[in-house]
Amino acid sequence: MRQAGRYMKSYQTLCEKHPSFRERSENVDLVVEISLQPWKVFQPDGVILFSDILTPLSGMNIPFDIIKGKGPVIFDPPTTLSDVEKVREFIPEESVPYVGEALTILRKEVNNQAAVLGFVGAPFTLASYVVEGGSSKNFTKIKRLAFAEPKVLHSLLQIFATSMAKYIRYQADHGAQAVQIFDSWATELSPVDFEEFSLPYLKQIVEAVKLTHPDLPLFLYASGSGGLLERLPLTGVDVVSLDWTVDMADGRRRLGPNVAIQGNVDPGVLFGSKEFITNRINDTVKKAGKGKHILNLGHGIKVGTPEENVAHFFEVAKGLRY
Ligand SMILES: Cc1c2[nH]c(c1CCC(=O)O)Cc1[nH]c(c(CCC(=O)O)c1C)Cc1[nH]c(c(CCC(=O)O)c1C)Cc1[nH]c(c(C)c1CCC(=O)O)C2
Repeated sequence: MRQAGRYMKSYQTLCEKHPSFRERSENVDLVVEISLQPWKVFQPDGVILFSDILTPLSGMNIPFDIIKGKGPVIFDPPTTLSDVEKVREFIPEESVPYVGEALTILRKEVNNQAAVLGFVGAPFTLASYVVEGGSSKNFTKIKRLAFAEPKVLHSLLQIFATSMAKYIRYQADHGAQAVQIFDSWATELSPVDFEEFSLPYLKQIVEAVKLTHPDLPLFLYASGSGGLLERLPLTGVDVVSLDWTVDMADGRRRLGPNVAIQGNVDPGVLFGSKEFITNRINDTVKKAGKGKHILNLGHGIKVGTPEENVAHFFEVAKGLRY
């Protein structure tokens, strides 16, 4: 689940002093402070690096910003082969040294009381933001590229795949103990197109990382993943993160007993009563079956969620015995 963020008063206060998202996510001290905010209050089992899937873009020669009230903006979206040729392969140690430094500090601060978690964007999801110029409702630009000029999209996807494999290794080498790949928009694709524009690149990333970091657990999240569920483990990831639109019992049945599943309580449930939250947690855990389940929300915590309900989620979760 997204931990830090606007539902926390301490984060809102910090945002008043540091209104720029780029600053908050690129200054080592701020990254460490924000990453630790939820940990200090709720003591979860994992501490997520405060960053964004788009953070690598400026180092790849794709200028961007994340603007309050508007979300991500890509200033000069690449659409032609010559634009794509200007995209540089990512060199994390040169472009985002603050990420490595922050992860190393987080490991020390957390002192093995929780796992430090890294993340990256999947090639198709990154390409969607980049080609659309930001968030999108209809995904017309990325689909035009996919279906009218597939070679151009494939070369962009390849740069992202090579770059994100390197970025996962970099995060692991600096302290991340597990890394989640977010393919948030993969489910905008028909399964047959997922097999062409996402799956091969995810496989490539997983294979490349497993060669050098065979013990690093890799997670994969896609929003609204019901239509793609059986295809997600084909990437080779260790854990599939399930969103709440799939019933956990169906998810377990469709993925089989050997795939580890993370999820999948609807973040909206945290607006309900404490009793409602408890019941939903118990229902999810029961449906997940014995073992190979990491209890989590099915997506990030929503703005306006009462912090005491988040605390309740963690209290109930910690009291569970599988
Ligand atoms: C698609 C995506 C993005 N970013 C991310 C995804 C994949 C997860 C998903 O499917 O939601 C991942 C992400 N982004 C952020 C985290 C933080 C880590 C954590 O504390 O959990 C994580 C894990 C910080 C952030 N990244 C962003 C925020 C909210 C803006 C802010 O705090 O100023 C946070 C906390 C901004 C962002 N970043 C992105 C969008 C679409 C937005 C705008 C969303 C909004 O305005 O609600 C791109």
